[in-house]
Amino acid sequence: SDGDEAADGTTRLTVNCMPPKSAKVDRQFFEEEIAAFEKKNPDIDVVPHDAFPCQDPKTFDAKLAGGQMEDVFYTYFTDARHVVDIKQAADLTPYVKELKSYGTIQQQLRDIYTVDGKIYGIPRTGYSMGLIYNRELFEQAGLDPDRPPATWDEVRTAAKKIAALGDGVVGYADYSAQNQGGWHFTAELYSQGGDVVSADGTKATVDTPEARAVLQTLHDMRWKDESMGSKQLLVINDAQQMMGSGKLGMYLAAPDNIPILVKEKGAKYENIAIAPMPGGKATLVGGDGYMFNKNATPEQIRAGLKWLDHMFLTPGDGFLGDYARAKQHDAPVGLPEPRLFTGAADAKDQQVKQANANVPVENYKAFLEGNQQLEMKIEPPHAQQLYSVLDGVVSAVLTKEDADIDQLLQDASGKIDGILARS
Ligand SMILES: OC[C@H]1O[C@H](O[C@H]2O[C@H](CO)[C@@H](O)[C@H](O)[C@H]2O)[C@H](O)[C@@H](O)[C@@H]1O
Repeated sequence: SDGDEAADGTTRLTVNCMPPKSAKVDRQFFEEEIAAFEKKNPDIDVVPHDAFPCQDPKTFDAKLAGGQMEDVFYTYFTDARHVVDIKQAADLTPYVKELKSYGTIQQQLRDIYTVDGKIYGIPRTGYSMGLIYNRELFEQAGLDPDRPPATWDEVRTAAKKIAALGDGVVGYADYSAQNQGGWHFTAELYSQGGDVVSADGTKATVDTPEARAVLQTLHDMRWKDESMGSKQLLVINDAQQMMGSGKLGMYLAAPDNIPILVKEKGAKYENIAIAPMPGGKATLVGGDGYMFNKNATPEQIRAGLKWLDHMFLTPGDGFLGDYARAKQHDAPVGLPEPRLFTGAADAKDQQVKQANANVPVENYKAFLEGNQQLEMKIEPPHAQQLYSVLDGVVSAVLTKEDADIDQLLQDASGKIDGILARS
């Protein structure tokens, strides 16, 4: 940790995941919260580092191993056990009892950061994936925006019609780099009842008809229908940019993309809707939280927990929960997001949220209703390593017309078996 106890007794705390300058509204909210927190806690000096996305799976382990990680750092749910396994996490168990709000967080989220009975992290948000689409483009393409595609065949048909609008409009976009291709491939496979590893977590299950079907659909959309555009190796920011500028019909995403599309990428939220995952079987669920550097001092851990309490764990307040401020800045409030809190804390959060809701909730109705029929399926073990392997498969299919899908899946299956065997 590069945070020190200064001679004047101030605890210096490095934290990451500050929104970058380009995310103007969120950056302003974050800076306001730092000022408010430091005013309340004059003995704590918060040193924020910005990043988007907040975690880069490609550099994460090296940053930890090299001692470069912040005192309080952002993690995906998929990282929790891994960070503990590689002995880079501080044990928060003795301190968490001082954090009253910890008990208000949903138990299943707390469990994600509890390893062998010890607490190593604080959950922040959860998500389930759906299909974000542009209602205006649907109308222009002669599609009914109130009846979004429910199957992958329907996605394919809709994408073709949207791409036929021309003028650089892409029907359906998908990621294929920075582990994001593997992540979406997993979601697409889940949506049709498949999986990437066996139920006991020992064997790959990607050399299967279900996985071949996912890739064949992507291949045909890309090369036969030409509905996925020619630019590939896309990452989150690319699809958001395309959707925000009105050049994309559909992409897979969680509802937390909607504020980004509106606040940063120029979309109008009446145009942006979200449907349940096509396929009808399951939707991938994930989320994030914070862990502490293994070298953090007790003072830094205490200060960091106070920081998280202020930023994320005060219902109806803080960086994400100050819905009144969000509304004043015309940022969307009332999105269909899974709940973080339980009991009275949840009631308070929901009450403040509803009082400030400003989004067209009918645009999210299909997602909310459809989700009730879907299995909520968590990400696989060793997710980031698997996603890295699967990135290679998806990127090959989207960049080479003659990609050999059978061979790609056979090779990926072998590599995944190796990862699972070594763990
Ligand atoms: O919109 C949902 C979330 O999407 C991103 O997180 C996910 O991205 C990873 C791909 O690198 C994936 O491996 C991970 O497990 C996911 O949770 C995004 O970074 C999050 O901010 C966002 O909530």
